[in-house]
Amino acid sequence: MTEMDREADLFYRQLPKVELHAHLNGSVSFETMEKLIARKPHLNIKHSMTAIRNGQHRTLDECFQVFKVIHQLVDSEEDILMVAKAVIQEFAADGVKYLELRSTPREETKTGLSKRRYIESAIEAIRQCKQEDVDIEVRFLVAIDRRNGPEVAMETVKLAEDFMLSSDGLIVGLDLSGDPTVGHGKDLLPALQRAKNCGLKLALHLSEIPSQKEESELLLDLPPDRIGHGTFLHPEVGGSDSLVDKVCKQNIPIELCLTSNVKGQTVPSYDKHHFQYWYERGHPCVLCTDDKGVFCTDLSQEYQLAASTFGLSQEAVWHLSQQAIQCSFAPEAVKQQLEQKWAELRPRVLN
Ligand SMILES: CC(C)=CCNc1ncnc2c1ncn2[C@@H]1O[C@H](COP(=O)(O)O)[C@@H](O)[C@H]1O
Ligand SMILES: [Zn+2]
Repeated sequence: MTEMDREADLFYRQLPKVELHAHLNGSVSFETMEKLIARKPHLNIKHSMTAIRNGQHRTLDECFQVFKVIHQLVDSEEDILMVAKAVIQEFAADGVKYLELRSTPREETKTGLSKRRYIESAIEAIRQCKQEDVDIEVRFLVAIDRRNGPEVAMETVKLAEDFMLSSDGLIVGLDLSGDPTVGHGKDLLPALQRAKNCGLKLALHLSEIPSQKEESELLLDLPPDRIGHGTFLHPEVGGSDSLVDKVCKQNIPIELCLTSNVKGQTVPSYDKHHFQYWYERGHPCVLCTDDKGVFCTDLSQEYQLAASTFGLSQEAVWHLSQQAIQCSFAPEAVKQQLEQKWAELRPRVLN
């Protein structure tokens, strides 16, 4: 590494950052994965089965197989607590000041613990990190796996509602994710509508693959509070002007995950990433990791990658990270504290 590279690297690490799109079980680091593998040697899982290294690519289907392997390793209260604490600490060490973590409570038959306990374990991890003065604000989104259909989705929404009222504001919203080739968003509308009506914010994976125009139209009418990926919304890639109009008129921020999309092959290369399309329009764009463990990345790297690919100045990068504060689901008071933090750090980080 040259002196200039080292300086650039330091800038991205010191840059205060906001992470809004991180799946808990996709964010497990190499070190934590080693511990989990050692705890469950009988599963005979190799680390190569849980991560996609640089230069490697996988089909979307193969990527979703990876989560099945990780879920075998993370299936007890103890595992969830350990994994969530480690993930929060790692984001903090990477300079993330505000994190929205999302995770799917699984069926009790698959984990041996109820969905309620699953969420409680994640909340406990957030509480413990706070107690230990880890320098990061964390909130949680309860995730719906679209594969499990409308009844499970509704059950998850009801659970999230309960927690929203009882978790001291730690649960702020709902995520819709899972294999985009399975199921149809229209079946989940009642659950999502109910979530919205009771004050849960919605972060929905949208148009992650081509040919989901009809579904995206329906979901955009809710409307969601943020969009995950939105890879195929614009007409150049088979989306439509109508979809773009809906996103722009309602000013819905988009969570963009460069490495995830390139490694998952929904985007052919970094320079073809749809970041450029939305960023040029001045639309609110938030850089995120998606699954930092699976895709072997971190948020500093994602910022550096966007800057080098699209020629962003340090000033522009700063603005991008600051803009993410307003896209978060944090209450106003927390947003103000974060703005304050950015203002304090600015003279030290930007030169
Ligand atoms: C396959 C690929 C390119 C992944 C990136 N794009 C994704 N698209 C949709 N859902 C996802 C993605 N990454 C993670 N998830 C969801 O997050 C889960 C893992 O985290 P958790 O168990 O909810 O804590 C996965 O089972 C899946 O439901
Ligand atoms: Zn995602």
